[in-house]
Amino acid sequence: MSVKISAVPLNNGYEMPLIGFGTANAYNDEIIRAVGDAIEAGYRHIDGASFYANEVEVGRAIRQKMKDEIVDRKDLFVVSKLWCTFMSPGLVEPALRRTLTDLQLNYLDLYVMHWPMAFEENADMIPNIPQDENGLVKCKDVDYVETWKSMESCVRHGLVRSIGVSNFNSQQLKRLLDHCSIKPVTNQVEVHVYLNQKPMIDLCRQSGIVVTAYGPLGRPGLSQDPVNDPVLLDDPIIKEMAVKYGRTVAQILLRYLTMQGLPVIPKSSNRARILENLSSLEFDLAAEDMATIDALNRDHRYLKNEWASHHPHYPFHIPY
Ligand SMILES: NC(=O)C1=CN([C@@H]2O[C@H](COP(=O)(O)OP(=O)(O)OC[C@H]3O[C@@H](n4cnc5c(N)ncnc54)[C@H](OP(=O)(O)O)[C@@H]3O)[C@@H](O)[C@H]2O)C=CC1
Ligand SMILES: O=C1CO[C@H](CO)[C@@H](O)[C@@H]1O
Repeated sequence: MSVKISAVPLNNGYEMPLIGFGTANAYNDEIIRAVGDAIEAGYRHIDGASFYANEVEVGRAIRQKMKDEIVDRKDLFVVSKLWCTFMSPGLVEPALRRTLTDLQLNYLDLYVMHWPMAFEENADMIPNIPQDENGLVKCKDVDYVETWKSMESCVRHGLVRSIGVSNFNSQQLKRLLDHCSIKPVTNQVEVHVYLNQKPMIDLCRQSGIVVTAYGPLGRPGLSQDPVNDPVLLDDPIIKEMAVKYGRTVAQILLRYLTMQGLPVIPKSSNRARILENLSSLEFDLAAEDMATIDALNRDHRYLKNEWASHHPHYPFHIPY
């Protein structure tokens, strides 16, 4: 199968494919096979991170598909993220170089600051969550603006084409915009039908920043709070709409986002679902159905990482 994936323009002249492939929470042979299947299906945007502890395998899958002449490097949009333990300015470029070595690539299309929060470092450069005896993360006093300046140097050194941020709230984003030389191309945040992020999307549009949607399916099976988290895939209105369009619930959820021009990065290790998610681009939702889905917003955040809520730069104390 081959679906034509459109791309959204970035503020630096590059483009980001509208559907990307998430790579969190899958390891070893599973992620090698999944990334390979995704590239064969037609995905050209791969969303990774050193924190996902699988960049060697992601790189192996990409390399194999290039060797098999399924894809050229120039047609791929490869993303990685700077983990919170590498935010001291002197650690940024070494962390990026480690990612490039792991991926066996000589440049990234996009490097993203994973969170605005710095964590205590470790001598082995391991992207972990250092915790105290109460399970709270050990913070490090680093200003994300200083981290950003080192990320800008990585662009100048030709290691990465674009840089962006993730999990920044509106105040953090505005402060960064006031101090940066190179603007972030994206803010990658949780976006889905139950957290539609309209105010963040408006702010980013005004600033020439693309919002990339993580957790677009509501992170089924990955809940941090199974008692209180609603299951987005079970939403009755979306189920009805899936019947109306002859599509799956996941396809309606993804198309709702891509119809707004938001790149989405669903993760799946299952070949049929990898194809299902990509082919969500094959139909359009009517304006009245987009409005119906807009009304389902309940500002419900699935990924809260409450073990970091004492951090001075924890982003989720304000609505957006
Ligand atoms: N910047 C950040 O802080 C964050 C970034 N991310 C990025 O975003 C990506 C996606 O977010 P993620 O948290 O994984 O959540 P998603 O909303 O993409 O959900 C992933 C889960 O949905 C299941 N799934 C995938 N497709 C379907 C389908 N068609 N029908 C039913 N279930 C499906 C998958 O299971 P299966 O594999 O069995 O199909 C998987 O368990 C991550 O992989 C990562 O790359 C995610 C969280 C935070
Ligand atoms: O990208 C991510 C994947 O999930 C983690 C938690 O489960 C997050 O902390 C992280 O930001």
